[in-house]
Amino acid sequence: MSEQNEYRFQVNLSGMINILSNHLYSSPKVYLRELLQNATDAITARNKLEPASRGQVTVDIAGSGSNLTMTVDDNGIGLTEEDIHRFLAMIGHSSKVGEDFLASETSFIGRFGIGLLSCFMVSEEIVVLTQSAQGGPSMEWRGKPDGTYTIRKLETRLSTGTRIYLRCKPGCESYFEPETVKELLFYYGALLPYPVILRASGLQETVNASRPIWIEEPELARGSRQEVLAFGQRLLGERFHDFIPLRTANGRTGGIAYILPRSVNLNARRTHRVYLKQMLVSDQAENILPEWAFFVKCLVWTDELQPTASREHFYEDERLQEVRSELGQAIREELMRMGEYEPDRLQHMIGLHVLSMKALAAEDTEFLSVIYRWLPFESTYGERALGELLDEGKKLYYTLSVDEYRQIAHVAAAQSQLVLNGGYIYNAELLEHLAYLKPELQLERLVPEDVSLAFTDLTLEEKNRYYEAIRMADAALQSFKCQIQLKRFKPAELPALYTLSKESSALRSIEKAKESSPDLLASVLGNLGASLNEAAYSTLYFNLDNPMIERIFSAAHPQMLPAAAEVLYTNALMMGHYPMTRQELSAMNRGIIRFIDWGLEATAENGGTSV
Ligand SMILES: Nc1ncnc2c1ncn2[C@@H]1O[C@H](COP(=O)(O)OP(=O)(O)OP(=O)(O)O)[C@@H](O)[C@H]1O
Repeated sequence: MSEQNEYRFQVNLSGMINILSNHLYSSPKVYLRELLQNATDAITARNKLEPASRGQVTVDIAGSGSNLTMTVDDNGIGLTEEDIHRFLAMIGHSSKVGEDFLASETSFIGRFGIGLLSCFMVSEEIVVLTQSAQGGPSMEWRGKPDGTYTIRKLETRLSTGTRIYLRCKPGCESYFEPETVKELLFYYGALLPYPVILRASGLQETVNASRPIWIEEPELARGSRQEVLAFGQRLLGERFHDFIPLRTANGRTGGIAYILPRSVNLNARRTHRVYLKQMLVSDQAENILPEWAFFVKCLVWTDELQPTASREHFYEDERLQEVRSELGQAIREELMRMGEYEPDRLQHMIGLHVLSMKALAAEDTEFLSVIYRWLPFESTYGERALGELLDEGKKLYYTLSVDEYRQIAHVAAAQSQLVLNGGYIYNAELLEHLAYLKPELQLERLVPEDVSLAFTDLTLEEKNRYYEAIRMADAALQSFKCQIQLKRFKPAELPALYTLSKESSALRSIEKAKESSPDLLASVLGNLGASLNEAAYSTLYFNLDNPMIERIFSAAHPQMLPAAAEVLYTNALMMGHYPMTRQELSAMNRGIIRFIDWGLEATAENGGTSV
């Protein structure tokens, strides 16, 4: 048997840095986030050892050109010589997970053991000077992107903590620019519970001086309205007018949901800014709130979720699901509370984000039953809040589709029927839920045929008088699978009303599809159409109260009446927004040409004078 040798994997560090910078981190600026995170973790760890210790981080920018440097000092736990060998010099090894460190794994932000490498995106060398809280000599570690490093004991003893020293790489000067650094430190560390100090150009400033108290208890935000709104504007760059405090039952996740001051597209990405252990980890977190909450932009702080290595997202685990649903619940409860105690505030919010509110109400019947009165609907009484429409004290009908609504809205309106357009997104669903939840509201689905029930029949004498004309018009529309009825109805200005039963609607779709289908499919569609029975006939109601109809039917002219029936039929289709088949289009054109011809003939007979 041949000898088997065992080797160790070698890591090509510069290749790895390349992967991190091009594929993991969104921008080199995240090096500051990683440094701040490490400092935060080190301060947390020292606090566990020495509860009285008070953390502080100082960032110092000095020099210029090829001597532009940055030092990041913390008074955290520091590193012993052994720690340096185990954690700094070993990529992918972190002191923050497992039993090796002083605290449970959830106390720290870091866990992958790669964050420090991000500094190589802006510096050719990382120098770490450190003194462990556990004693031992002060140490220096120098690492290079080619994977080499040196370690040495320092002769002088430093104070407890760690200093990271970076020399700006040519081309990266903008990441060392004091204003940029200040902005980034605030961006990542605005909520940190210890001072983050920036020293540059002879000036010193505490970047996170205005850390608000309601971070600890979001409910307190209600009493500091202006401060909360100003904080949101500074952090999220938008002027808000309203917000909802968020908190999970265990208190480990909290936040502020700012109500967006403008309507948003349903498909827009909904990203929120999330702080983990008070450090910003993501301003692109999409999965922290339920889908329907697209009318808010949130600041969320948590210490219970697991970030991915890029820090820009959270693992979709059970806890995240619970947090998401609890934050959603907090928003829902606040809206319901507004419904009872601050209806004007709710109405304003619904006015801005009606689709979102309807989406939420369609998903949650309890929410629906609290806010339904403020939801607006298009109706035959105009665009009104449902509550106002209910106060009319009439039976409320609703249609399932926009087409149905268009067909009957004007007829129903003329008959003083109150009809709601259920065709737009969520409307019919909401009205159906409501009809079930609150039978006392008298909500009923209306089908176009029902409107015709209110039409007045002809008298016996009229039926006899118009018998021949009705037969002619009916015969003219046979080939369109449309039957005619002569009635009297309001409004008198409407000459004809076209109604479709479910079957006739299916038949129309089949006929239209056949026109643009290959032969085989067309014949299958043909068979399908043939299987639909008599009920597949649509109905065209002619209104004898309309003077034009009265004239056409009284004249009962054997050529003019069928042509008029065809033109009125196609006109009714257009009013109902039905796509026309080729046969119907040519019938319309044929009809118009005939009327023009007749008009011209009449003009010629009158010696060319009539118009
Ligand atoms: N300021 C610091 N004070 C004390 N120890 C530090 C400091 N910065 C880095 N370290 C040590 O170096 C190790 C590696 O740091 P690095 O940022 O690469 O990874 P991490 O923070 O453990 O994990 P992640 O990749 O998730 O950030 C840490 O686990 C920690 O032990």
